[in-house]
Amino acid sequence: MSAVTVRAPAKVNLRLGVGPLRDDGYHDLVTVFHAVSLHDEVTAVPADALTVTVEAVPGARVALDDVPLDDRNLAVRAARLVAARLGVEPRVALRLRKAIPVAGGMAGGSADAAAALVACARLWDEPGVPILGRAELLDLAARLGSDVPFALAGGTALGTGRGERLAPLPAAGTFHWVFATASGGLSTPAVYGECDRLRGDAALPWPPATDDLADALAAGDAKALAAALGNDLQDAALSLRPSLRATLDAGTRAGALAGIVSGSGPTCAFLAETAEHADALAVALAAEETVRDAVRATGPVAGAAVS
Ligand SMILES: C[C@](O)(CO)[C@H](O)COP(=O)(O)OP(=O)(O)OC[C@H]1O[C@@H](n2ccc(N)nc2=O)[C@H](O)[C@@H]1O
Ligand SMILES: Nc1ncnc2c1ncn2[C@@H]1O[C@H](COP(=O)(O)OP(=O)(O)OP(=O)(O)O)[C@@H](O)[C@H]1O
Repeated sequence: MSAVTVRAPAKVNLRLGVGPLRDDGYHDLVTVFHAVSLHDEVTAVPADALTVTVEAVPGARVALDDVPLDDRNLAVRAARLVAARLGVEPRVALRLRKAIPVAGGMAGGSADAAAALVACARLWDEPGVPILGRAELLDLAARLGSDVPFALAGGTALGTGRGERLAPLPAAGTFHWVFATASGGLSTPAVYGECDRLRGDAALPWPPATDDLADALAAGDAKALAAALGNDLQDAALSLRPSLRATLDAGTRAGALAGIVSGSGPTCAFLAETAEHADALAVALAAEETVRDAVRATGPVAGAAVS
């Protein structure tokens, strides 16, 4: 095998219910993941040693300086994990091409990890080397991060546990989104910590219901989906980055069906009624001072796959 290129999608949490803090430092989640057509790409090339390079997809404005090029890089960790599991040396050059905002709440690092898992498993698929099945890849993915299994699975899915336990949710048609990115990321643990701080000792109604969301998805009804969106981390993201309020308000003024903070932020996700509506929304949002870039995308899309 000479080189393998895999694309993996960004995600938005259509509902992110955050439960109690667990003893292991994670929170129990009830979330609905939705994969959207904004992709990172990982190419795995045979090499003498494990190396990684990163560049932006042409036209994408991503903060490459914030991407680690050592063992903290999730794609590097994924390659090492696959090599260890297969009993081979991790001799691979990983080339990352990023379009997903860095530390933006859209699981860009997780997408790279999922893409690297698939690419390396394919690269090292040789006689005498064990074959990694879907279930095993999902298991390795969960070891790399809570969002990684979904980047592998794609589509729309209910996530429970710390987000790693997935059940696919049927969704009809295509939904149109605009993602308003921000300058500077937000740290995921810091946003969860702020959520805990804001909640204090308040009792949580747990677990939340997701039937309204599932019905809207099954019907392909964008207006019903807009009414069902929700993110328990939104107040925490707004508390750490108050300027996101201006971004959310701008989306509402520009006629979005709804706007929410994506995951742990600071990217904000806006739902549009049609492709034309999304185009107009993107133009309006791009003119806002608090918006770095307004990116169009549709969902759901497939998970990590060889391209
Ligand atoms: C905010 C989300 O993107 C929503 O899908 C995810 O929950 C974050 O997933 P992720 O970036 O893959 O996060 P991980 O690498 O697994 O965890 C990073 C840190 O986020 C916090 N974390 C993450 C997931 C979770 N269910 N509870 C948490 O409290 C923990 O402080 C953890 O140490
Ligand atoms: N391949 C990678 N791409 C981007 N960041 C990476 C990568 N590997 C490790 N990181 C580190 O992970 C941090 C979070 O990056 P990422 O882009 O995954 O954030 P995120 O989209 O907010 O994640 P999530 O939505 O899963 O919480 C970055 O600040 C960076 O230090």
